[in-house]
Amino acid sequence: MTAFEEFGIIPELSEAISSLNWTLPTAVQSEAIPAILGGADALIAAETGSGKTGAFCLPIAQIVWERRKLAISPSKSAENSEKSPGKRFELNPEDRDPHLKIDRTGLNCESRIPKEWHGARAMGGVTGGGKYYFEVTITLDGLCRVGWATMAGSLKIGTDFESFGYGGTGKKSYGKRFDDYGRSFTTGDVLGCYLDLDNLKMWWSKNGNEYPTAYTIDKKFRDSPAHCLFPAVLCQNSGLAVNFGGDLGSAPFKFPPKNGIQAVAAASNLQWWSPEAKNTVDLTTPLCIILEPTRELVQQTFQNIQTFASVLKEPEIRCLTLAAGENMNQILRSLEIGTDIIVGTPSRIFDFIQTGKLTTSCLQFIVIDEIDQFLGAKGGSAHHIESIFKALPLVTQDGTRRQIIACSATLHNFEVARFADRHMSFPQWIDLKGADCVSADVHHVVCHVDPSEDRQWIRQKYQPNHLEDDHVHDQDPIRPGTQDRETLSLGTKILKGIYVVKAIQALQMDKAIIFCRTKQQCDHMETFLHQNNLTAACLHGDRSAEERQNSLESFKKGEMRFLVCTDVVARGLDVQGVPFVINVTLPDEKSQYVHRIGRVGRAERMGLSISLVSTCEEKVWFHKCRGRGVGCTNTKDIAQGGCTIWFDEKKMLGEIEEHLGSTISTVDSDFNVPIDEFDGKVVYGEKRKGGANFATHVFSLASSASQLADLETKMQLEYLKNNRHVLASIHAL
Ligand SMILES: Nc1ncnc2c1ncn2[C@@H]1O[C@H](COP(=O)(O)OP(=O)(O)OP(=O)(O)O)[C@@H](O)[C@H]1O
Repeated sequence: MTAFEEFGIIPELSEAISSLNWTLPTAVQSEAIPAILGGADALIAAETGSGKTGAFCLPIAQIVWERRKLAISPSKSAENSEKSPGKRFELNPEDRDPHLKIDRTGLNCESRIPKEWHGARAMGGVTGGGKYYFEVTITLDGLCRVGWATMAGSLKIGTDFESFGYGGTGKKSYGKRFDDYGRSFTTGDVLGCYLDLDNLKMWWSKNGNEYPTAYTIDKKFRDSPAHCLFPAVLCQNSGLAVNFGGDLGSAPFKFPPKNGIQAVAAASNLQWWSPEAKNTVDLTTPLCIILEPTRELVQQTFQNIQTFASVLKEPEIRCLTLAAGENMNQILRSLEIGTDIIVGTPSRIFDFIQTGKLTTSCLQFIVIDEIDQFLGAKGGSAHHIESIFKALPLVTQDGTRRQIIACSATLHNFEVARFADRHMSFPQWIDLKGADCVSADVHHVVCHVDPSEDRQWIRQKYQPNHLEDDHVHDQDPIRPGTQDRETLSLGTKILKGIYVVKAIQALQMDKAIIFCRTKQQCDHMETFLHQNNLTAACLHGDRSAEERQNSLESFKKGEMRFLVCTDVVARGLDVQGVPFVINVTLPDEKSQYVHRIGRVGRAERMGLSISLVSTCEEKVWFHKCRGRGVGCTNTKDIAQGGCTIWFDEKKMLGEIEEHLGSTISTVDSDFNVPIDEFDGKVVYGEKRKGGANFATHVFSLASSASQLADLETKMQLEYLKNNRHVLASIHAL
């Protein structure tokens, strides 16, 4: 049995796992795989390079395959339904407000959205006569109402003449009339909901204390099946656990009803909610969509899932990518034939859903990788994500609950929590550190760039081969040797070029990812590196899909030593064994720093990131113009209607340090990195020598485990020696 099988992965996937040389699951994989296989919605937070992609790709490939297998094998499906113990009486996932979350048991629900009511009815209702009871325990404080409603009634029970409610403020409600009734209730309280169809009465209890009749109900509720009453609940920022009783594995009631009143689930005249034909299994529409922020990540994750899917046979799992720049006809053909897993960007996927080219009726998984980037204010596509969710049916075509998985190395923020409240059901946090943090395999330092101290930029400015600046100073008076703000800003930019080459030489970098702030700066840096006889490829949003692909490939193959890029590849990109990152400018967003430097120190290999931080403010482009910078020469400040801002890197560094809760070490411009301060000698790009890693971990534990076993044996023998009388009495028995 492989280590992955112990976490629930099927042996069929072993071949693919070993082809990647993965011997043990990483920490995040050991937590996430069983959770996803178990059906949980999951929020996966773990450091960059910790194996989050495998943590969702492996279980998804497995579940999608198992479901497809079951669907195409009629004998198995029949066998399954024969074994089914009968319909389960629980809250109905198809008869609820979208934001009322129901868990896997169907007996717990919650809505964490303030100021909005969200309700649900049960799977079955009662009519014709009899006396019925169900119980509700308040699990999460907030507002709630419990009671009964017909199928024609509102889910906001008590607001029409087809539903009845009893609310936490101690009010009963019917036909929008709210009258004092019983006592108020809160977390931990148990409410009993009574319906006597023989005598046409309805009442409630709190913690076993029955209140008087609340309503004498119309006889239509007894005599007309169209007015059959279903148990119903309603929440506002609150949570409930329901117990309908019956013999389908329910826990006993906390306050069992007396006088011949029976559990509603045990009623002999139950009327079940009847879905329209749900039996046709559509084998062409996808079961899973994985959302990625960039084309590069779409490709990377696709390759990951494809590695696992490709070893699964009968049926084969069909994976497809959906990102800009792809062959439309080919995609449409694949969709027509049928697909199981789609990896794409939100804008492209939404476009396909909206134009009816992509059907989502069978969708059982949505994975949102790098979710905080989508939801963030800058360059986010929160509206696409929301639109995708709005376009989805409440449950999948075969009635299965949809699973949502979100992950990132920087998951701890308000927008993600809000998203989880709105769209995820009882999400399980898989969070190994509890805060955004940097992997121990990433060393990161800053080098301050001070053009008033280090004046070599002045000489360089008049040489032909200096790093071309971004031309924001073209209309500024530049007076080298002065402390003018504009002069120092220009000096910083030239000096940074000098420092990049110095760092490459000092640390003998044979490979590095170099982050620049803008596309224009990337182009200039690429040219500058070529001028210094260094091979470099460039990757940013203005390059064509083909150019981007070629740049990445040539960097991966080692044909180009340096990859110069914007934040477009700050996240997720996994190139094995890259030893160095250089941040020519800090990112505009503090969380982006964690992602950028996380391009190194992956899969147990050590990495170093150097950030060049200007001691003075830098004037930089900040295009608000229509063309987003294309042909723009408006170098005025944004406050004066222009397209530039003053970027304070020292302030940003402070924000990053505060976010990470630590001070980042500094190096001088000779780039003498204090390797010895970081746990002894390391070789960047290689595995930490003698350090703990996934494989060595087992061996290091082995000797302690064997010592413990020896101690245990010694202790037991000692005990028996000192307690001979115990042995004697055991023998006597
Ligand atoms: N169980 C494992 N054993 C060894 N290597 C692994 C294992 N799981 C993943 N890896 C490798 O670790 C590297 C990083 O994995 P991955 O790209 O999934 O990281 P991540 O956590 O998603 O990082 P990021 O936050 O930067 O996106 C990859 O090269 C991957 O092949």
